[in-house]
Amino acid sequence: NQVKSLKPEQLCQEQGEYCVKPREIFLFYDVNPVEGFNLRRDVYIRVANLVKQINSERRELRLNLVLPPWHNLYHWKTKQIDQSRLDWEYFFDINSLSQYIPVIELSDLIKKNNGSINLDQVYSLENDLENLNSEPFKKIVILKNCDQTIYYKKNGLFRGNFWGYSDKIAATKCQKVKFRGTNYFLAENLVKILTEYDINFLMIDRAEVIVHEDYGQTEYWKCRKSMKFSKNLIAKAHDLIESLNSDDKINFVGNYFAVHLRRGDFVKYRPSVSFTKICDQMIMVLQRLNLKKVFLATDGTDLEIAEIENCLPGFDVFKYTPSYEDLENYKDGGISIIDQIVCAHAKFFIGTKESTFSLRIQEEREILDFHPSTTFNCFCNDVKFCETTKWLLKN
Ligand SMILES: C[C@@H]1O[C@H](OP(=O)(O)OP(=O)(O)OC[C@H]2O[C@@H](n3cnc4c(=O)[nH]c(N)nc43)[C@H](O)[C@@H]2O)[C@@H](O)[C@H](O)[C@@H]1O
Repeated sequence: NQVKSLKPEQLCQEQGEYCVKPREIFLFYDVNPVEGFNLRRDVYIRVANLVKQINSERRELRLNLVLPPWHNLYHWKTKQIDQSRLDWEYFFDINSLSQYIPVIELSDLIKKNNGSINLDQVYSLENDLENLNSEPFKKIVILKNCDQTIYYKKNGLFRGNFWGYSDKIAATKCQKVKFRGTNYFLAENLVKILTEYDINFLMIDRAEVIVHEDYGQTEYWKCRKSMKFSKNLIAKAHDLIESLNSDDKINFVGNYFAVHLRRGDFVKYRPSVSFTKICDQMIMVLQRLNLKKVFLATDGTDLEIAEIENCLPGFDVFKYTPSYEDLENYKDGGISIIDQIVCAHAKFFIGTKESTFSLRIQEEREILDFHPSTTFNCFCNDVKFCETTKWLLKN
Protein backbone atom coordinates (compact mmCIF):
# COMPACT_ATOMS: atom_id res chain seq x y z
CA ASN A 1 0.00 0.00 0.00
CA GLN A 2 2.84 2.33 0.80
CA VAL A 3 4.41 1.78 -2.62
CA LYS A 4 1.10 2.60 -4.30
CA SER A 5 0.99 6.06 -2.79
CA LEU A 6 4.47 6.98 -4.08
CA LYS A 7 5.02 9.20 -7.11
CA PRO A 8 6.25 7.42 -10.33
CA GLU A 9 9.81 8.75 -9.92
CA GLN A 10 9.97 7.37 -6.38
CA LEU A 11 8.42 4.14 -7.58
CA CYS A 12 11.23 3.80 -10.12
CA GLN A 13 13.88 4.26 -7.46
CA GLU A 14 12.19 1.67 -5.26
CA GLN A 15 12.10 -0.88 -8.05
CA GLY A 16 15.71 -0.36 -9.15
CA GLU A 17 16.95 -1.32 -12.62
CA TYR A 18 13.72 -3.03 -13.72
CA CYS A 19 11.81 0.14 -13.24
CA VAL A 20 9.63 1.27 -16.12
CA LYS A 21 8.27 4.77 -15.84
CA PRO A 22 4.51 4.76 -16.29
CA ARG A 23 3.06 6.28 -19.43
CA GLU A 24 1.63 9.72 -18.66
CA ILE A 25 -1.92 10.08 -19.96
CA PHE A 26 -4.08 13.17 -19.67
CA LEU A 27 -7.77 12.44 -19.23
CA PHE A 28 -10.15 15.29 -20.09
CA TYR A 29 -13.89 15.25 -19.48
CA ASP A 30 -16.92 17.46 -19.96
CA VAL A 31 -20.58 17.43 -18.92
CA ASN A 32 -23.86 18.31 -20.63
CA PRO A 33 -23.78 22.15 -20.82
CA VAL A 34 -27.12 22.69 -18.98
CA GLU A 35 -26.07 20.83 -15.82
CA GLY A 36 -25.50 22.76 -12.60
CA PHE A 37 -22.40 23.22 -10.47
CA ASN A 38 -23.25 20.68 -7.77
CA LEU A 39 -24.22 17.94 -10.18
CA ARG A 40 -20.86 18.58 -11.87
CA ARG A 41 -19.12 18.12 -8.52
CA ASP A 42 -20.67 14.65 -8.37
CA VAL A 43 -19.49 13.85 -11.92
CA TYR A 44 -15.96 14.85 -10.83
CA ILE A 45 -16.11 12.14 -8.14
CA ARG A 46 -17.25 9.52 -10.67
CA VAL A 47 -14.33 10.34 -12.97
CA ALA A 48 -11.79 10.77 -10.15
CA ASN A 49 -12.73 7.34 -8.75
CA LEU A 50 -12.14 5.90 -12.23
CA VAL A 51 -8.69 7.55 -12.44
CA LYS A 52 -7.77 6.25 -8.99
CA GLN A 53 -8.90 2.75 -9.98
CA ILE A 54 -6.79 2.68 -13.15
CA ASN A 55 -3.70 4.20 -11.51
CA SER A 56 -3.74 1.76 -8.62
CA GLU A 57 -4.45 -1.35 -10.71
CA ARG A 58 -2.16 -0.59 -13.68
CA ARG A 59 1.31 0.60 -12.67
CA GLU A 60 2.35 1.06 -16.30
CA LEU A 61 -0.25 3.81 -16.76
CA ARG A 62 -0.49 7.12 -14.94
CA LEU A 63 -3.64 9.07 -15.63
CA ASN A 64 -3.71 12.78 -14.84
CA LEU A 65 -7.19 14.27 -14.62
CA VAL A 66 -7.52 17.57 -16.47
CA LEU A 67 -9.87 19.80 -14.47
CA PRO A 68 -12.56 21.10 -16.87
CA PRO A 69 -12.89 24.89 -16.54
CA TRP A 70 -16.20 26.29 -15.32
CA HIS A 71 -17.49 28.09 -18.37
CA ASN A 72 -20.53 30.43 -18.22
CA LEU A 73 -22.76 27.92 -16.42
CA TYR A 74 -26.50 28.06 -17.07
CA HIS A 75 -27.41 29.08 -13.48
CA TRP A 76 -24.82 31.87 -13.26
CA LYS A 77 -27.07 34.83 -13.89
CA THR A 78 -24.74 37.77 -13.12
CA LYS A 79 -23.93 39.07 -16.56
CA GLN A 80 -21.77 42.13 -15.60
CA ILE A 81 -18.82 39.92 -14.62
CA ASP A 82 -16.72 37.55 -16.72
CA GLN A 83 -17.51 33.94 -15.78
CA SER A 84 -15.83 32.19 -18.67
CA ARG A 85 -13.11 29.52 -18.49
CA LEU A 86 -12.76 29.70 -14.69
CA ASP A 87 -10.05 27.50 -13.24
CA TRP A 88 -10.89 25.17 -10.37
CA GLU A 89 -8.63 27.14 -8.01
CA TYR A 90 -11.36 29.79 -7.87
CA PHE A 91 -13.49 27.35 -5.92
CA PHE A 92 -11.36 24.45 -4.68
CA ASP A 93 -8.07 23.78 -2.93
CA ILE A 94 -6.02 22.17 -5.72
CA ASN A 95 -3.43 20.77 -3.30
CA SER A 96 -6.15 18.93 -1.50
CA LEU A 97 -7.63 17.53 -4.75
CA SER A 98 -4.21 16.26 -5.74
CA GLN A 99 -3.89 14.30 -2.50
CA TYR A 100 -6.47 11.95 -4.01
CA ILE A 101 -5.41 11.74 -7.68
CA PRO A 102 -3.04 13.64 -10.01
CA VAL A 103 -4.94 16.67 -11.31
CA ILE A 104 -3.97 19.58 -13.52
CA GLU A 105 -5.81 22.78 -14.50
CA LEU A 106 -6.54 22.93 -18.23
CA SER A 107 -5.01 26.43 -18.46
CA ASP A 108 -1.74 25.10 -16.99
CA LEU A 109 -1.67 22.15 -19.36
CA ILE A 110 -2.22 24.43 -22.35
CA LYS A 111 0.74 26.58 -21.22
CA LYS A 112 2.88 23.50 -20.64
CA ASN A 113 1.97 22.22 -24.10
CA ASN A 114 3.09 25.41 -25.89
CA GLY A 115 -0.28 27.09 -26.14
CA SER A 116 -2.51 24.48 -27.76
CA ILE A 117 -3.72 20.91 -27.37
CA ASN A 118 -4.54 18.29 -29.91
CA LEU A 119 -6.72 15.60 -28.35
CA ASP A 120 -5.93 12.16 -29.77
CA GLN A 121 -9.43 10.85 -29.16
CA VAL A 122 -12.80 12.12 -27.93
CA TYR A 123 -15.50 9.69 -26.84
CA SER A 124 -18.85 11.41 -26.55
CA LEU A 125 -21.13 9.25 -24.40
CA GLU A 126 -24.80 8.77 -25.02
CA ASN A 127 -27.21 7.00 -22.66
CA ASP A 128 -28.20 3.57 -23.90
CA LEU A 129 -31.67 2.92 -22.57
CA GLU A 130 -32.68 0.09 -24.94
CA ASN A 131 -33.77 -3.17 -23.32
CA LEU A 132 -32.88 -1.78 -19.93
CA ASN A 133 -34.81 -4.49 -18.10
CA SER A 134 -33.61 -7.50 -20.07
CA GLU A 135 -29.93 -6.68 -20.58
CA PRO A 136 -27.18 -6.24 -17.97
CA PHE A 137 -26.22 -2.71 -16.90
CA LYS A 138 -22.89 -3.01 -18.69
CA LYS A 139 -22.82 -2.07 -22.33
CA ILE A 140 -20.45 -0.10 -24.49
CA VAL A 141 -20.76 0.31 -28.25
CA ILE A 142 -18.38 2.61 -30.10
CA LEU A 143 -20.16 4.22 -33.02
CA LYS A 144 -19.10 6.48 -35.88
CA ASN A 145 -18.14 10.15 -35.83
CA CYS A 146 -19.37 12.50 -33.10
CA ASP A 147 -22.57 14.45 -33.42
CA GLN A 148 -21.79 17.02 -36.12
CA THR A 149 -23.90 19.69 -34.39
CA ILE A 150 -21.59 19.76 -31.37
CA TYR A 151 -18.29 18.88 -33.04
CA TYR A 152 -17.61 19.80 -36.65
CA LYS A 153 -14.74 18.91 -38.93
CA LYS A 154 -12.45 21.58 -40.33
CA ASN A 155 -9.10 21.01 -42.04
CA GLY A 156 -9.15 17.38 -40.96
CA LEU A 157 -9.65 18.09 -37.25
CA PHE A 158 -12.72 18.02 -35.01
CA ARG A 159 -13.54 21.45 -33.64
CA GLY A 160 -15.92 22.41 -30.86
CA ASN A 161 -16.40 24.68 -27.86
CA PHE A 162 -13.98 22.77 -25.57
CA TRP A 163 -14.70 24.73 -22.37
CA GLY A 164 -14.35 28.05 -24.21
CA TYR A 165 -10.94 27.13 -25.65
CA SER A 166 -12.17 26.55 -29.22
CA ASP A 167 -9.15 28.49 -30.53
CA LYS A 168 -6.63 26.33 -28.67
CA ILE A 169 -8.07 22.81 -28.62
CA ALA A 170 -9.05 20.41 -31.42
CA ALA A 171 -9.30 16.63 -31.78
CA THR A 172 -7.94 14.13 -34.27
CA LYS A 173 -10.68 11.57 -33.65
CA CYS A 174 -14.15 11.95 -32.21
CA GLN A 175 -16.59 9.09 -31.77
CA LYS A 176 -20.03 8.68 -30.29
CA VAL A 177 -20.30 5.89 -27.73
CA LYS A 178 -23.52 4.26 -26.60
CA PHE A 179 -22.86 3.57 -22.95
CA ARG A 180 -24.49 2.23 -19.89
CA GLY A 181 -22.54 1.30 -16.81
CA THR A 182 -20.43 2.43 -13.91
CA ASN A 183 -17.14 4.31 -13.66
CA TYR A 184 -15.24 1.07 -12.95
CA PHE A 185 -16.78 -0.65 -15.99
CA LEU A 186 -15.62 2.29 -18.12
CA ALA A 187 -12.18 2.06 -16.45
CA GLU A 188 -11.82 -1.57 -17.64
CA ASN A 189 -12.64 -0.53 -21.18
CA LEU A 190 -10.35 2.49 -21.15
CA VAL A 191 -7.45 0.33 -20.01
CA LYS A 192 -8.01 -1.95 -23.03
CA ILE A 193 -8.06 1.05 -25.37
CA LEU A 194 -5.03 2.74 -23.77
CA THR A 195 -3.03 -0.46 -23.92
CA GLU A 196 -3.84 -1.03 -27.57
CA TYR A 197 -3.51 2.51 -28.92
CA ASP A 198 -0.90 5.20 -28.46
CA ILE A 199 -3.22 7.78 -26.90
CA ASN A 200 -1.90 10.50 -24.59
CA PHE A 201 -4.71 13.05 -24.63
CA LEU A 202 -8.07 11.35 -24.19
CA MET A 203 -11.42 13.06 -23.61
CA ILE A 204 -14.73 11.70 -22.35
CA ASP A 205 -17.62 14.02 -23.16
CA ARG A 206 -21.08 13.84 -21.55
CA ALA A 207 -19.44 12.19 -18.53
CA GLU A 208 -22.69 12.54 -16.54
CA VAL A 209 -23.81 9.39 -18.39
CA ILE A 210 -21.37 7.35 -16.27
CA VAL A 211 -22.82 6.22 -12.94
CA HIS A 212 -21.06 5.50 -9.64
CA GLU A 213 -19.92 1.96 -8.91
CA ASP A 214 -19.82 2.68 -5.18
CA TYR A 215 -21.87 5.76 -4.41
CA GLY A 216 -21.59 6.65 -0.75
CA GLN A 217 -18.87 4.05 -0.09
CA THR A 218 -15.25 4.48 1.07
CA GLU A 219 -13.69 5.69 -2.20
CA TYR A 220 -16.59 8.07 -2.77
CA TRP A 221 -16.02 9.72 0.58
CA LYS A 222 -12.22 9.76 0.26
CA CYS A 223 -12.58 11.74 -2.93
CA ARG A 224 -15.41 13.87 -1.54
CA LYS A 225 -13.29 14.84 1.46
CA SER A 226 -10.45 15.90 -0.84
CA MET A 227 -12.79 18.47 -2.46
CA LYS A 228 -11.97 21.22 0.03
CA PHE A 229 -13.06 24.73 -0.87
CA SER A 230 -10.52 27.42 -1.65
CA LYS A 231 -9.19 29.32 1.33
CA ASN A 232 -10.65 32.74 0.46
CA LEU A 233 -14.20 31.32 0.21
CA ILE A 234 -13.81 29.60 3.58
CA ALA A 235 -12.49 32.83 5.12
CA LYS A 236 -15.42 34.87 3.79
CA ALA A 237 -17.96 32.28 4.99
CA HIS A 238 -16.36 32.19 8.44
CA ASP A 239 -16.72 35.98 8.69
CA LEU A 240 -20.43 35.61 7.98
CA ILE A 241 -20.76 32.80 10.51
CA GLU A 242 -19.09 34.94 13.17
CA SER A 243 -21.43 37.81 12.42
CA LEU A 244 -24.32 35.36 12.85
CA ASN A 245 -23.44 35.05 16.54
CA SER A 246 -21.19 32.07 16.48
CA ASP A 247 -21.01 30.71 20.01
CA ASP A 248 -18.03 28.52 19.29
CA LYS A 249 -15.32 30.40 17.43
CA ILE A 250 -13.00 27.43 17.16
CA ASN A 251 -15.34 25.05 15.36
CA PHE A 252 -17.50 27.76 13.85
CA VAL A 253 -20.69 26.02 14.91
CA GLY A 254 -23.31 28.68 14.42
CA ASN A 255 -26.07 29.52 16.84
CA TYR A 256 -28.54 29.68 13.98
CA PHE A 257 -30.81 27.57 11.84
CA ALA A 258 -30.15 27.36 8.07
CA VAL A 259 -32.27 26.45 5.10
CA HIS A 260 -31.58 25.91 1.43
CA LEU A 261 -34.61 26.71 -0.64
CA ARG A 262 -34.07 25.80 -4.29
CA ARG A 263 -36.39 27.72 -6.61
CA GLY A 264 -35.83 29.00 -10.17
CA ASP A 265 -35.86 26.30 -12.86
CA PHE A 266 -36.07 23.58 -10.19
CA VAL A 267 -39.74 24.20 -9.37
CA LYS A 268 -40.65 23.65 -13.02
CA TYR A 269 -39.29 20.11 -12.98
CA ARG A 270 -39.85 18.93 -9.42
CA PRO A 271 -42.94 18.98 -7.17
CA SER A 272 -42.69 22.15 -5.11
CA VAL A 273 -43.72 22.78 -1.52
CA SER A 274 -46.14 25.57 -0.60
CA PHE A 275 -44.73 28.63 1.17
CA THR A 276 -47.24 28.10 3.98
CA LYS A 277 -45.76 24.66 4.68
CA ILE A 278 -42.19 25.98 4.36
CA CYS A 279 -42.91 28.73 6.91
CA ASP A 280 -44.71 26.38 9.32
CA GLN A 281 -41.77 23.99 9.19
CA MET A 282 -39.23 26.77 9.77
CA ILE A 283 -41.15 28.16 12.76
CA MET A 284 -41.40 24.66 14.23
CA VAL A 285 -37.59 24.30 14.21
CA LEU A 286 -36.93 27.82 15.52
CA GLN A 287 -39.31 27.30 18.44
CA ARG A 288 -38.12 23.80 19.20
CA LEU A 289 -34.45 24.86 19.29
CA ASN A 290 -35.18 28.23 20.88
CA LEU A 291 -33.32 30.07 18.11
CA LYS A 292 -33.85 33.57 16.78
CA LYS A 293 -31.79 33.55 13.61
CA VAL A 294 -32.30 31.87 10.28
CA PHE A 295 -29.80 31.86 7.45
CA LEU A 296 -31.60 31.62 4.12
CA ALA A 297 -29.74 30.32 1.07
CA THR A 298 -31.87 30.46 -2.05
CA ASP A 299 -31.91 31.21 -5.74
CA GLY A 300 -35.47 32.51 -5.30
CA THR A 301 -36.69 35.90 -6.50
CA ASP A 302 -36.81 39.02 -4.29
CA LEU A 303 -40.57 38.48 -3.97
CA GLU A 304 -40.10 34.92 -2.77
CA ILE A 305 -37.46 36.04 -0.25
CA ALA A 306 -39.82 38.78 1.03
CA GLU A 307 -42.54 36.17 1.41
CA ILE A 308 -40.31 34.10 3.69
CA GLU A 309 -39.23 37.15 5.70
CA ASN A 310 -42.86 38.21 6.17
CA CYS A 311 -44.00 34.86 7.43
CA LEU A 312 -41.37 34.75 10.18
CA PRO A 313 -42.31 37.74 12.38
CA GLY A 314 -40.10 38.09 15.45
CA PHE A 315 -37.25 36.11 13.89
CA ASP A 316 -34.16 37.49 12.13
CA VAL A 317 -33.83 36.25 8.57
CA PHE A 318 -30.28 36.60 7.29
CA LYS A 319 -29.43 36.33 3.61
CA TYR A 320 -25.98 36.85 2.11
CA THR A 321 -26.28 39.58 -0.52
CA PRO A 322 -22.87 39.97 -2.16
CA SER A 323 -21.43 43.37 -3.02
CA TYR A 324 -20.25 43.97 -6.57
CA GLU A 325 -16.69 43.51 -5.32
CA ASP A 326 -17.62 40.13 -3.76
CA LEU A 327 -19.20 39.09 -7.06
CA GLU A 328 -16.09 40.06 -8.97
CA ASN A 329 -13.84 38.22 -6.52
CA TYR A 330 -15.85 35.07 -5.91
CA LYS A 331 -18.13 34.89 -8.99
CA ASP A 332 -21.61 33.33 -8.82
CA GLY A 333 -20.03 29.93 -8.14
CA GLY A 334 -18.09 31.22 -5.12
CA ILE A 335 -21.13 33.07 -3.73
CA SER A 336 -23.12 29.84 -3.80
CA ILE A 337 -20.26 27.99 -2.06
CA ILE A 338 -20.21 30.66 0.67
CA ASP A 339 -23.97 30.05 1.11
CA GLN A 340 -23.25 26.33 1.37
CA ILE A 341 -20.49 26.72 3.95
CA VAL A 342 -22.72 28.88 6.16
CA CYS A 343 -25.54 26.29 5.89
CA ALA A 344 -23.06 23.52 6.65
CA HIS A 345 -22.17 25.07 10.02
CA ALA A 346 -25.71 25.73 11.27
CA LYS A 347 -27.15 24.06 14.34
CA PHE A 348 -29.93 22.59 12.24
CA PHE A 349 -30.44 22.39 8.48
CA ILE A 350 -33.42 21.87 6.18
CA GLY A 351 -32.81 21.52 2.44
CA THR A 352 -34.73 21.00 -0.77
CA LYS A 353 -35.53 17.43 -1.69
CA GLU A 354 -33.54 16.08 -4.68
CA SER A 355 -31.42 19.20 -5.06
CA THR A 356 -27.72 18.35 -5.41
CA PHE A 357 -27.01 21.80 -3.92
CA SER A 358 -28.71 20.68 -0.68
CA LEU A 359 -27.12 17.23 -0.92
CA ARG A 360 -23.60 18.72 -1.02
CA ILE A 361 -24.43 20.75 2.14
CA GLN A 362 -25.54 17.54 3.84
CA GLU A 363 -22.25 15.88 2.90
CA GLU A 364 -20.30 18.83 4.27
CA ARG A 365 -22.21 18.49 7.55
CA GLU A 366 -21.38 14.77 7.67
CA ILE A 367 -17.69 15.64 7.27
CA LEU A 368 -18.05 18.24 10.06
CA ASP A 369 -19.60 15.48 12.23
CA PHE A 370 -23.02 16.96 12.90
CA HIS A 371 -25.65 14.57 14.18
CA PRO A 372 -27.55 13.14 11.13
CA SER A 373 -30.87 14.19 12.67
CA THR A 374 -29.82 17.86 12.30
CA THR A 375 -28.83 17.36 8.65
CA PHE A 376 -30.98 15.02 6.57
CA ASN A 377 -34.18 17.07 6.55
CA CYS A 378 -36.16 18.58 3.71
CA PHE A 379 -39.25 20.69 3.20
CA CYS A 380 -42.35 18.74 2.20
CA ASN A 381 -46.10 19.10 1.93
CA ASP A 382 -46.60 17.39 5.25
CA VAL A 383 -47.50 18.67 8.71
CA LYS A 384 -43.84 18.59 9.68
CA PHE A 385 -40.59 18.59 7.72
CA CYS A 386 -39.48 15.29 6.17
CA GLU A 387 -36.33 13.20 6.35
CA THR A 388 -34.15 12.59 3.29
CA THR A 389 -32.02 9.53 2.58
CA LYS A 390 -29.15 9.45 5.04
CA TRP A 391 -25.89 9.21 3.08
CA LEU A 392 -23.66 8.69 6.10
CA LEU A 393 -19.91 9.20 5.93
CA LYS A 394 -17.89 5.99 5.55
CA ASN A 395 -14.21 5.95 6.45
C1 LIG B 1 -33.60 21.42 -12.41
C2 LIG B 1 -32.19 20.86 -12.24
O1 LIG B 1 -31.64 21.39 -11.05
C3 LIG B 1 -30.33 20.95 -10.72
O2 LIG B 1 -29.91 21.80 -9.67
P1 LIG B 1 -29.54 21.41 -8.19
O3 LIG B 1 -29.40 19.94 -8.12
O4 LIG B 1 -30.48 22.03 -7.24
O5 LIG B 1 -28.13 22.17 -7.92
P2 LIG B 1 -26.98 22.67 -8.89
O6 LIG B 1 -26.55 21.58 -9.76
O7 LIG B 1 -25.94 23.29 -8.08
O8 LIG B 1 -27.65 23.83 -9.75
C4 LIG B 1 -28.31 24.92 -9.15
C5 LIG B 1 -27.53 26.24 -9.26
O9 LIG B 1 -28.42 27.32 -8.92
C6 LIG B 1 -27.79 28.28 -8.11
N1 LIG B 1 -28.33 28.20 -6.73
C7 LIG B 1 -29.26 27.33 -6.27
N2 LIG B 1 -29.50 27.54 -4.96
C8 LIG B 1 -28.70 28.56 -4.57
C9 LIG B 1 -28.50 29.21 -3.31
O10 LIG B 1 -29.08 28.91 -2.29
N3 LIG B 1 -27.57 30.21 -3.30
C10 LIG B 1 -26.87 30.59 -4.40
N4 LIG B 1 -25.97 31.57 -4.28
N5 LIG B 1 -27.06 29.99 -5.60
C11 LIG B 1 -27.96 28.98 -5.69
C12 LIG B 1 -26.30 27.89 -8.09
O11 LIG B 1 -25.67 28.51 -9.18
C13 LIG B 1 -26.38 26.38 -8.29
O12 LIG B 1 -25.18 25.84 -8.74
C14 LIG B 1 -29.33 21.19 -11.85
O13 LIG B 1 -28.11 20.53 -11.58
C15 LIG B 1 -29.88 20.65 -13.15
O14 LIG B 1 -29.00 21.03 -14.17
C16 LIG B 1 -31.27 21.22 -13.41
O15 LIG B 1 -31.18 22.62 -13.56
